[in-house]
Amino acid sequence: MVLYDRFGRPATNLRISITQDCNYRCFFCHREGQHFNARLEMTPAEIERLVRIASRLGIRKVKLTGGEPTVRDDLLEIVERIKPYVLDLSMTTNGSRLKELAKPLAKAGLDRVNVSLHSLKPDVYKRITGVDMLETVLEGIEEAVKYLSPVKLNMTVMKGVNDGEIWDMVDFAAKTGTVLQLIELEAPREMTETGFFRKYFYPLKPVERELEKRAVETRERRMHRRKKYFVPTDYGIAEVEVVRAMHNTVFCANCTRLRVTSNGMFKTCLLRKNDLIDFATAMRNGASDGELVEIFKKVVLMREPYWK
Ligand SMILES: Nc1nc2c(ncn2[C@@H]2O[C@H](COP(=O)(O)OP(=O)(O)OP(=O)(O)O)[C@@H](O)[C@H]2O)c(=O)[nH]1
Ligand SMILES: C[S@@+](CC[C@H](N)C(=O)[O-])C[C@H]1O[C@@H](n2cnc3c(N)ncnc32)[C@H](O)[C@@H]1O
Ligand code: SF4
Ligand code: SF4
Repeated sequence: MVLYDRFGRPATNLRISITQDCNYRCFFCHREGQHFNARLEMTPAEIERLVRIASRLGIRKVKLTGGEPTVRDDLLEIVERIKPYVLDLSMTTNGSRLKELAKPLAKAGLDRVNVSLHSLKPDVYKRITGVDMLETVLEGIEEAVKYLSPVKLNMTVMKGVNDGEIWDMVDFAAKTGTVLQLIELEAPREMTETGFFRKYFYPLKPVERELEKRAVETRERRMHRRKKYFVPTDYGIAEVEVVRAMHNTVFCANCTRLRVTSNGMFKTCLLRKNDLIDFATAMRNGASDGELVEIFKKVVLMREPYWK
C-alpha cells in the first residue's frame, strides 16, 4: 500500500530529525525547516512506533537527520529499532563522529550515510561550519566507505565561499569512491530577497550544463527527477548528483518526502511554514494505531509542491 497526495505524488520517503542539537554552527543552516526550539525529543520507542505505522502505509525509505543525529547517545538503539521496518535506512551527518560510529552503526542496521563536506580547505571548512574538524571528518569518511557505502558527500555550494572547489570535490569523490552531491543553497520564497541569500546563492544550472558535457553517462532518479552524472577524472569515474531545489517545479512535482521534526510533528515540506501536525502528543495521549494512521493520512493529503 502506498498513499498519494492530491498532486499524484506517492509518499514513500520519511525524513526524521531526531534532534535539534548540533556540535557545529554552519552559518547557512536551514535546520530542516524546524525554526522553533523544542526541547522534548522523541524517544527511541516513539520513533519506532512512528516508523512501524509509516511502513504499513507505504514508507520504504527513512533518513535520520537533525540537527546532528550523532549527538544523540541512543542513536544505535534508534537504528536497531527501526531497521526491521524499512528497506533503505540512511542518515545525514556532519561526519564529526563517524570514525568511531561507522562500524557500530552498520552493525545496528544503518544501510548508508551522507556526509556533509563543503570544503577540502581547513580554513574554508572552519569559516562555513564554525569548527576546526576537517581532518576528523575525512577520517570518518574513510571509515564510512568501509561500512556504509554508498557514501554521499554533501557539498552546499555558496558564492565566494566554496564555489571554486567544485571540480576538486569531483576529483575527491572519484579518489575516495564516494558520490558527490552538489546542493544549491536553499531558503523559503520570502527569504530569497534578503542580503544573505543574494550574497551567497550560487546557481547550479551552469554547473549541470558542464557536467552534462563532460559526462560519459547521465541518469535520472525518480525522486525529484534529480540528475546523476558519471564524469571521467584522473582518478576514475566520479558520480555526481545535483540537488537544485530553488524555483524548480520539476523537483517539487517529484517529491516523495514527508518530514518529522525532533519533537514529533509531521511537516509536509522543508520550505513551508505553518504545516505542522502533532503526532508525538497524540501518541503520548494514548492514541490507538488506527488513530495514528488517520493522522498520517491527513498529513499526506496536506502535501503540496512548494514551487509550482
Ligand atoms: N527543498 C528540498 N531540499 C531537499 C530535499 N531533499 C534534499 N534536499 C536538500 O538536499 C540536502 C541534502 O539532502 P540529504 O539529507 O543528504 O538527503 P538526500 O540526498 O536528499 O537523500 P538520499 O538521496 O536518499 O540520500 C538537504 O538538506 C536539502 O538541503 C527536498 O525534498 N526538498
Ligand atoms: C540540516 S543538515 C542535518 C544533518 C547534519 N547535521 C549535516 O550537516 O549533515 C542536512 C543537510 O542540509 C544541508 N543544508 C543546511 N542548510 C542548507 C541550506 N540553507 N541550503 C542547502 N543545504 C543546506 C547541510 O549541508 C546538510 O548536508
Ligand atoms: S552540521 Fe548540519 S545541523 Fe549542524 S549547523 Fe551544520 S548543517 Fe546545520
Ligand atoms: S515540495 Fe519541494 S521544497 Fe517542499 S520538500 Fe518537496 S521538493 Fe522540497
